[in-house]
This record gives sequence, structure tokens and C-alpha cells, in this order.
Amino acid sequence: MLKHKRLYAIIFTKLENKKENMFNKKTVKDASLKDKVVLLRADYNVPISYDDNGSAHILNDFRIKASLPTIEYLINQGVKKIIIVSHLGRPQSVESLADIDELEKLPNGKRKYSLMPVFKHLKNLLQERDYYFPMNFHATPIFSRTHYPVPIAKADDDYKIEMLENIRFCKDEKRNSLGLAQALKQITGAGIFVQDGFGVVHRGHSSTEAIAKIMPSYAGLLIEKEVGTLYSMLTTPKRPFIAVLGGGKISDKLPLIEKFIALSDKILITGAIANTFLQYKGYNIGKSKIEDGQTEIIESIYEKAIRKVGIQNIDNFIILPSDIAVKVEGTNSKRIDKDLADINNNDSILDIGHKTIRMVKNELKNAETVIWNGTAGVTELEGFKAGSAAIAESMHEIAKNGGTSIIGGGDTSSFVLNWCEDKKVDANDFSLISTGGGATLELISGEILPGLEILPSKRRNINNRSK
Ligand SMILES: Nc1ncnc2c1ncn2[C@@H]1O[C@H](COP(=O)(O)OP(=O)(O)O)[C@@H](O)[C@H]1O
Ligand SMILES: O=C(OP(=O)(O)O)[C@H](O)COP(=O)(O)O
Repeated sequence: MLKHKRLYAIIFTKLENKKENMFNKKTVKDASLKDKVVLLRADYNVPISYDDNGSAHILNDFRIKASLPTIEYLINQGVKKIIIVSHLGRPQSVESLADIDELEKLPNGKRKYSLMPVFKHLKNLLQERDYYFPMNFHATPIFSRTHYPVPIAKADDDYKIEMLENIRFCKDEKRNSLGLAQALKQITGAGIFVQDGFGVVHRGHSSTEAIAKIMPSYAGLLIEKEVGTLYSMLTTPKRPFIAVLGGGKISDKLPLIEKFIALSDKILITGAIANTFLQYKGYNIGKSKIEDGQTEIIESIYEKAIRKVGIQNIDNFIILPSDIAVKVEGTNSKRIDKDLADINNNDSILDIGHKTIRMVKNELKNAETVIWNGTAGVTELEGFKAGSAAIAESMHEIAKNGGTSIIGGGDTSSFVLNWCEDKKVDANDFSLISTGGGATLELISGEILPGLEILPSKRRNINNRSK
């Protein structure tokens, strides 16, 4: 009897833990929306390129499309107006409206990292879906202490959707300033805040955290879907579980590698992150992208990893490229594969090399669960896509064979979606292509995501709990 009781207690605790992990935030489905003005945080940080005259080209609209279900839901529930706030890239920022001319300009005189091209694209996408209501873009960025005599909600009554200019033009955004949050509330005149930018909930910024402190707040449908799916897939991942990490946000992602030591069975390091490891190991990495001041965190990663797998297995646990592909300065982005020892001072490492690609494919063949964030190379250049294409191919194979393959991040997901189109592969074959890179990694590694944490939870049914 005692044995049964103990077993029951263990099962109960496991179920309770699982329940804790499930998505429990209030969502738009819990809100009364009719005639409300909604401030919607989206993550429209899409890959974008500018041509010589400054015209912007959206390279992939995955994140814009991912926000449509929530927008459509809000419209169908009869909201009065949706005012969208987002960031784009990591632009220069200024303190106030008075300094606005200091922001970087393009050759055509337009502001670099303006959300205007995203607004036009969103308008087209909505019109393709037969939403022809008036829409407006607010070209003047919002700053703290700016006072609008009449809030947007009242001034432009005809518009159903309005988009604000890049919120990161204001220095206060990243400071998580309550002043900017209050300006957002006052200027827009919104009554409800909806957080639907999954890719940005790991940031504690004014438009992700402070704003939810001062307004009734709800999660959007994208957040509900992505967080719910990640929890259900990764509470008990099938093993071997391999994390493939790359990309360019070196200082952001290095601390996450540390978190993945306990979780995963192997960690494959690619992209510009690998450059930092190779330099730490004493290789000449020429003119490759790195970030200084990362030695301490790399040392800590190795210390922890050695504690887990032992010094003799370390290079088979944290796996670095054994060769790379470089662009030589002065050449027209031509790819040259090289061994690590042959890298010259004028070389820039822009992809993993062919030997490494074979090794990565081999490692992934045995995996049951793979999570990938950060491209293996500069996929914006044709000659340096091979490493990322090989990872996409291997992960597709894993998913087709019943394993779990999760891809996250604006650039990585966009690359994989473009790859799917080229190869005529169904993107739905992958277990999840997430809009969040850093957000996905932080969620999986158990970090607190400020933009998610701040959202109110649904009330627990106490009666059910005590049963
Ligand atoms: N070896 C490299 N050197 C410089 N940049 C790189 C390298 N490898 C990848 N990148 C860059 O990393 C970016 C993608 O990384 P990141 O932004 O971290 O991914 P995600 O947006 O998917 O989270 C791309 O712009 C790519 O050009
Ligand atoms: O692209 C994003 O994150 P990701 O590159 O980790 O997917 C988000 O828009 C967050 O952008 P940030 O990393 O500049 O805060």
C-alpha cells in the first residue's frame, strides 16, 4: 500500500510539473475585444537588404505571415483598431524627437531600418486575404515624454490598422523604460496590450515588458502556439539530442551554449560563434567576424562541459569545425575551402568547410531530436550557403524518419523556408519552424523570458488541484 502511495506521489508530481510547464498565460481568447483599441507587439524583425539607391527588399516574410492569425482573430472579434509596434534590426537610436536627424539615412533619403517596407508588405498580405480597410503608417518614431494632444486611436478614426515606426529608434526602448511604455499607451490611446512577438519575448524592453506592467495584457495566438509546441516537444526530448548553434549574435548566444551543456548530448558550433572558439583555441582567423571579451564565457563553457563528459570526450561533445570556407579580401565573394591551419590574415570565414559538412551530416544521422539556431554561414551570399543547406537537409531527414527537428530564429527559419521552396520540400515536414531564435533557446534552457513572464496567467482551478 505504501509502495503504491509513493508511486502515485511520483506520478502526480511529474504530472504537476508537466502542467506547470504548459502554456498558462491569458490569451486573446480570454479578452473582451469588441470595440477595443489594441496595441499589438509583433516581431517584424525580418531579413532585409538595401540596394545601391537605398530601396529595401524583404528577403523573407515568414514573421509577417506568422502574425496574420492574431490580426485576423482581433479583426473578427470586432476590435476598433489595431496599432502595431515592432522593432527592425539593431538600428542607431536617439534620446528624443529633437535628435531624430542623427538617425542613419539611406542614399534615397529614407531612414535605414524604417518599418515602412514591412507596413507595405503587411498591407499587401492583408489585401490578398480580402481585408481592404484603411491602414496607416506613423513615420514619426515614438519617444518618452512626447505628448500627443490627441491619441492615435481618436485622431485617425478611419484606420483599422496602424503601424508605428521602429520602436528601437528610441534609446529608452532597450532600457525597459516605463516612460516610453507610458508614452506608447498615451500616444496610441490603446486599452489592451497583446504580445504576439515570440521572437522578442526574451527581451526585457519597454514594448515587451514595461508596457505589460501598465496595461491589461494578453498573449497572441502565435505566442500560444509556439510556446505550447516547444513545451510539449521538449519536456522529455528523445535522445540523442543535438543542439546546432551558429549565426552572428555571438555574445547573445554564447551564454546559451552553457545552458545546453546539461540538456544536450552534443553541441555543434558553426557560424561566427565558431570563429570565437577557433580564436580561443589559438587559430588565426584573419578578418573573420568575432566579438572581443568572450574568453571568460568560453572558459566557463569548457569547464562545465568537461565536468559533464570528461576531458577525453570534450571535442566529441562541443564540436567545432575542422575546416572552413573563406572569402579572400578583394575577391568577389568567391568561396575557398581551407584547413584551419591555412587561414591567412586577409581571409574571412563565411561558412563551415566541406569536411565539416560531412561530419555534421554524420553526427545528425544518429540524432532523434535536433534544435538549430543560427546559420552555419553567411547565407546571404550564394557561395556560403552549403553548410546551412546540409543542416537543413539532415534535419528534414530526421523529421521524415519520426524524429524531432526544431528550427528557430528569424534568419535561420527564413533560410530553411527558402531552402524548402528551392528543393520543393514541404516546410511542414519539420517538427517546428519557430519565429524565435534566442527566445526558443532561452525557453528550452529554462531561462525566464521577461516578455512572457510579465503576461498575466490564467487563474488555476484550485478545486481541481486539490482533488
Ligand atoms: N561566419 C560568419 N561570419 C559572419 N556572419 C555570419 C557567419 N555565419 C553566420 N553569420 C550571420 O549570422 C546571421 C544569422 O544569425 P542570427 O541572427 O544569430 O540567427 P537567427 O536570426 O536565426 O537567430 C546571418 O545574418 C549570417 O550572415
Ligand atoms: O531576430 C530576433 O532574434 P533571433 O535572431 O534570436 O531570432 C528578434 O527579433 C530579437 O532581435 P534582437 O536579438 O535584436 O533583440
